[in-house]
Amino acid sequence: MKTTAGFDLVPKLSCTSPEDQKSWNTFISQIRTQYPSNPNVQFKENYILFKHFEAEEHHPMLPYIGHKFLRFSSSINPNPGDNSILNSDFLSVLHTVCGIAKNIFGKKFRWWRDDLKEDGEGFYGWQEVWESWASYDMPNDPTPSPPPNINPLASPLFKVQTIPSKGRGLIATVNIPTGTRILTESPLFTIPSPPIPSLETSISKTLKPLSKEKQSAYHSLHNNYQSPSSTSKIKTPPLSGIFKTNAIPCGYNSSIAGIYLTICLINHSCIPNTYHNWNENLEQETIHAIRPINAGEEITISYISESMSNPRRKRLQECFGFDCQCQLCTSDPKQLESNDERRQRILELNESIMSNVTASYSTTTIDSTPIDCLKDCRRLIGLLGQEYDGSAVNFEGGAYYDAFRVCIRQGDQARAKVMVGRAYEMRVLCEGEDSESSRDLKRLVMNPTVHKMYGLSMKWRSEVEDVPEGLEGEEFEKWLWREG
Ligand SMILES: C[S@@+](CC[C@H](N)C(=O)[O-])C[C@H]1O[C@@H](n2cnc3c(N)ncnc32)[C@H](O)[C@@H]1O
Repeated sequence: MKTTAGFDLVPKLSCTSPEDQKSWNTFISQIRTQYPSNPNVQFKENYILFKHFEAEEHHPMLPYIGHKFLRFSSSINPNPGDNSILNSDFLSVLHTVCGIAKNIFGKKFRWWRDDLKEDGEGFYGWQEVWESWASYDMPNDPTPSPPPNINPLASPLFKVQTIPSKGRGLIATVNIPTGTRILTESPLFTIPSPPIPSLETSISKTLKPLSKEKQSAYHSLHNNYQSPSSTSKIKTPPLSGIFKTNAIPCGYNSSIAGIYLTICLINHSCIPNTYHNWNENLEQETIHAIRPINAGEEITISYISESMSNPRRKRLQECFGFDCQCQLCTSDPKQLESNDERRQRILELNESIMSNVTASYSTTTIDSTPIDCLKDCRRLIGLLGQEYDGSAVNFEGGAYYDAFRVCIRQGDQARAKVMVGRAYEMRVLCEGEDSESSRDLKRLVMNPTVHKMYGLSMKWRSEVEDVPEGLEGEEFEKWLWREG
């Protein structure tokens, strides 16, 4: 005999409560981990569908957006007969989903089964439950989590949307080619990173003269530090929590950090598809696509420079308070291991190149290794392309710049010009032509000899006109890298 059973969340989750969002994201992420490859648990665009034989009018679903959820339920056969294989499989799924939900939502979790009085009845009426189910599949949920005060810069390139396990994020609304400047944004405010005890006071003083709208826009940003962390029992005060979650340094290693109303909605990825940069000339933060981004794809940046998975996770947890759910970090352990191996080789090559290039600034260094150093640069560029899904232009540009320094130190202007030309093109893709480092590189493209390493040795002497004509593809590369 069939019956209906399931659970309700009472009260329903709020669309403006970051805590509710966070619990729901944790719930969805645990369901994902639990069912990486069960054909009956299907991850659709807007919800997870649990297919099973006993379901009559609908298969149970879990939406990715928590505040849409009222009930998870289905008809079941508590005494399975002939169809026992499929049915008992679903009973085990139901048991697992309920166990995870109970654990995360505590008192909000209300189990019921309509043939058992002691388990009570569902809390919500069926009419509203059906309406909530119908809302799961509504495209472009118009009321995800952005509180009303936030007004992300209107852009035809992206929209703000709730992303499973990450809160809000930016989604491309059109195909975006590499090098597109997706955003430039002035900070809401900047402050020098003060010592932690005075952070709350500094932010409070900075916010005071701002308009009410700007102050509430600040408060509407995500705060990942609402409860004490596992490592420290002390609760982070609210203004500091928002700052720690969102602040971006104004430039590499800068002690000044800025808050942005739109850029701070961009989530982190360990294989990001955009590059963020503080443009000193514009006094704005810019976001550029570093590989083609398809419409519907999430726009991501990297919050950190750590490359290996363990230090990466540790840093993201310690400094930003979250467990990374990006494509790389949620890939299977074997995949992650092979990425780590490649990243380890990248780090080693990079270190070796850096120590050679840095040492060769000195006139007294006997430079016996420039050819090896060039080889390492080429190898590094190859590995970077593989590791970062073709999106390593920022790092590749660095490798071309190192190769430029090797060549110019030896007086080889022809190769130096090609190398720095490529470094420049890549910098422009990441930062645009108007950034300070793009301009510095352009000066070197115009005249490589202005670099201070020029002429420390003249072993490979050549003029810029000596770039051979008529060589193409691999032939040209062989000449460029002095191979063969
Ligand atoms: C600067 S905010 C980004 C916008 C945020 N998602 C929101 O809803 O406003 C940073 C927070 O987003 C979430 N987040 C960003 N990247 C993430 C990732 N790769 N995995 C999981 N959560 C992420 C974390 O809660 C993090 O503290």
